Amino acid sequence: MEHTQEQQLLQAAAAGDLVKLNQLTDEGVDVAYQDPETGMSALMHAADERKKEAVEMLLEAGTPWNLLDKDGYCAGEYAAGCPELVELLLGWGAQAEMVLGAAERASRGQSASTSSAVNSDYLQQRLHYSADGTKLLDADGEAVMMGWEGPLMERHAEVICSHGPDRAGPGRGGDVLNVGFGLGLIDEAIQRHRPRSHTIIEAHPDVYKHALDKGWDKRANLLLGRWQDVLPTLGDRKFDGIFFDTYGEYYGEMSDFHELLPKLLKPGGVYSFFNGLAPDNIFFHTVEGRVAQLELETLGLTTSYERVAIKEAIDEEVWEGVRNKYWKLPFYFLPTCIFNAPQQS
Ligand SMILES: C[S@@+](CC[C@H](N)C(=O)[O-])C[C@H]1O[C@@H](n2cnc3c(N)ncnc32)[C@H](O)[C@@H]1O
Repeated sequence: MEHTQEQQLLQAAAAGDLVKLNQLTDEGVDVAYQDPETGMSALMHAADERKKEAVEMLLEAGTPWNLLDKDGYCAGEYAAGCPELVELLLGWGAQAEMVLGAAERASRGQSASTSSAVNSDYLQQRLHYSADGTKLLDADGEAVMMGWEGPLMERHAEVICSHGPDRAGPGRGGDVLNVGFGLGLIDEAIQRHRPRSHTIIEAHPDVYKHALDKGWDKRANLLLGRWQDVLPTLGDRKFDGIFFDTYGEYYGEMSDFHELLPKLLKPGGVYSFFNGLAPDNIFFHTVEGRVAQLELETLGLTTSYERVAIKEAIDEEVWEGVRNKYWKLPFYFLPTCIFNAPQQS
């Protein structure tokens, strides 16, 4: 039986046959073709068989790095076990995502301060705190924040409170900013580090009221509003530590926030964010983490990720009453981003 051009492409990719791949691409074969039964693309075949040059060629020829097979695996996962190939695909994916992100930002053509709220639907909904205080749910039963994240928030607080130029002495936690109150887990943890000042920005009126009911206006500088609107009112205030964890916003909003960091952080200050980037696929998650790392690097921040095991979220009971299980991975990559601006003399 004669093989179609597309089937020949898959075979040539698996064999690492560059001559045949060149010939087929010159003839205009569809490089994004996926086997109808398995969903495997030529790039997946080449990655699976560790054919590095074929992987490079196929990427250059325009094969999408992020196709999924029938079982939900991408080429990066087929490359698992071969660090060189994984790194190649990671780097390619991150660059592609950065180009896409830049194009999206350009097409929006708006600055953070003038953009209308992408999460305005969320901000107008009634929210609900579970009786045991372990869940904050939106009107559709989607979890805005859950108690299983407590240990992660403890570690994030430790990171943003234990670095920075002003951490010695009674206010050893320095000047700290948290964006997004939720269950107040990170704010409780920040308080244990005795910050010199503690600012909280919260946009949702129900969450703000909850925080007021818990007396947070006496423990911290609690500000109602979206960070996009509140930050410009803070003038030249600078912080030793900043944490960012909002809800209903996209990476574009986080990217807008990142652009403000050189103005908001003291030299040597630390930033961290809830790393829920593309959490449904480990390879996409890693690519998005790399994108954030590269983006922060251009702003003068050095990012490292700490792998933290997650036991709590694996327990199905934790998700009772929650519409969508938003975390399935058994680990979490916790970011520490240090601002390298030169120290002022
Ligand atoms: C995931 S929760 C934060 C959880 C928090 N880290 C904790 O430890 O409990 C996200 C919070 O961000 C708030 N939020 C959403 N958009 C915001 C915005 N643009 N500015 C400030 N807060 C926002 C939400 O109302 C919600 O309370």
